[in-house]
Amino acid sequence: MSGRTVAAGPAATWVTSPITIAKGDARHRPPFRRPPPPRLAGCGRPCAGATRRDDRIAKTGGEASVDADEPHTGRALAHRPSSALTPPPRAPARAPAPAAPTRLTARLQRAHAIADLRRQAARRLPKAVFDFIDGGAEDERTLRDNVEAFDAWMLMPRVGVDVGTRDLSRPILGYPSSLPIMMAPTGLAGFFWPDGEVAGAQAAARAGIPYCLSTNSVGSIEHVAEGAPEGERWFQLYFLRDREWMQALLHRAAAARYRVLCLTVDLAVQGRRERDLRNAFTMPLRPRLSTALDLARRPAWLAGAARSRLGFGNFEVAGSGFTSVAQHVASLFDPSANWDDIARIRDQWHGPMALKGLLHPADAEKAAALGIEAVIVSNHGGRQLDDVPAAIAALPDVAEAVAGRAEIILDGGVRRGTDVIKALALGATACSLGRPFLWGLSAGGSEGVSRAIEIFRSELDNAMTLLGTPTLDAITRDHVRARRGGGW
Ligand SMILES: Cc1cc2nc3c(=O)[nH]c(=O)nc-3n(C[C@H](O)[C@H](O)[C@H](O)COP(=O)(O)O)c2cc1C
Repeated sequence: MSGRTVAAGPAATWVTSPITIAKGDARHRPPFRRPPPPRLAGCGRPCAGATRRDDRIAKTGGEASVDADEPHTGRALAHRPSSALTPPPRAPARAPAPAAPTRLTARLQRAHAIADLRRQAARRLPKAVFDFIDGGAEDERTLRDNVEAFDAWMLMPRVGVDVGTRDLSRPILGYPSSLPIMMAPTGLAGFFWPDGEVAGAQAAARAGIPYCLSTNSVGSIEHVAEGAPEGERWFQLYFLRDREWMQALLHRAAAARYRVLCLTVDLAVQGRRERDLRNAFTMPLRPRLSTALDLARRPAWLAGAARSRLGFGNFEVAGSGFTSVAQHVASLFDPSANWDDIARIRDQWHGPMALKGLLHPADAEKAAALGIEAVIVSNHGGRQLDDVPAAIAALPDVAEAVAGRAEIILDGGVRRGTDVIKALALGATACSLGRPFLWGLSAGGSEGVSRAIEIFRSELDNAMTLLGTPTLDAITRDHVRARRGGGW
């Protein structure tokens, strides 16, 4: 990355040069080619021990085990000594036995629901880091509602439908995706697992789903593009006070072949995240006597963090040291951005664009009127303004207002394949997931993210089969009923 220093200051004037993407310009969108159907073998794995969505984790008392957490050792579990004196009888030639799974793989395989990955993440991460991922703003009402509001909807299956083969794929903004889910932009992923952004992007590419890189990533735009050159990469942008720097980010993203721009508009300032305030959360963690014991019990995470170059990879902030995310946001982000600024970005980015952080149907309508191709119905995972509606609760009105003029992506609280189905039935094209993939990443790096994707694939396939909907297009409003006050 270029080594500029970003300083807080008055907004610079806009430069209006258009930003052309190296490949995949929206106005030259590639014709959609349906990818091969997703692998269906092994679907319907029973979710033994799957926990309920309101499952809570005791955030202390987790055990750390260094070797179990080391991602790259490839160490086999079993070692069979062979005797030099008694050679084994000659066996007919056969295919080599599959390698024994590493401890990490074995542990990830024991996760049958996203809640299991959350528990594993809690055991590996220091409390302050786990809380940064897990927490929300103030009383965390919206955080809880995001998840629990899915309970307000029930699924209504149909029978007699041929569900012998299923197709879980769907294009998102014109690009193929093997599943109707994508990885939401999440800052600091490289703090949770070494090179976490690349690990996440590689897992998304392997699975054939979109990956969105955050402005606040540890790995830079270019580093992640080099580390995960395959797959659909999106870039998420915040409004910065330094408009030149913001535009430089756009140019860098286009040059590095990020195909979709996701502009997040619900972070004029950072929400009051009280867990982070109480934990005095900074990146890197500031050593404190009160957290020494907790850190000592997380040696695997500590070793990974020690070998990482921690910082905000897309910025070079002079003297960053121990940075709180709130400080970073307060000094660099621009709370004065408005619809004119959004319209300028729309004009400049010559690729598909998504606006992230809308809840009000009138805002979604405005976005569609500006020619923005997707609205992401989101409250930032309950991390910004508390007491706003759950994403799934806001979805039906947004869908009605947009009326097919833009794609709708539901973001927040999705923990199950059935949640994805409910969102699709209520008008979403796809869902964007934050914490589920971060828990997978924190539990097992790229492999952990793959495990999370696999859980969603399996749950979605199982639910579609039982619901009588062999394709995503077959899922309609008629497949859900309101649990309370509805016509059940
Ligand atoms: C740790 C963390 C970091 C996040 N960082 C960003 C970010 O940099 N940019 C952004 O637009 N959203 C960010 N988000 C919000 C997510 O993109 C997404 O809206 C949210 O996680 C969805 O809710 P879910 O976690 O319940 O799936 C972050 C969320 C989390 C949990």
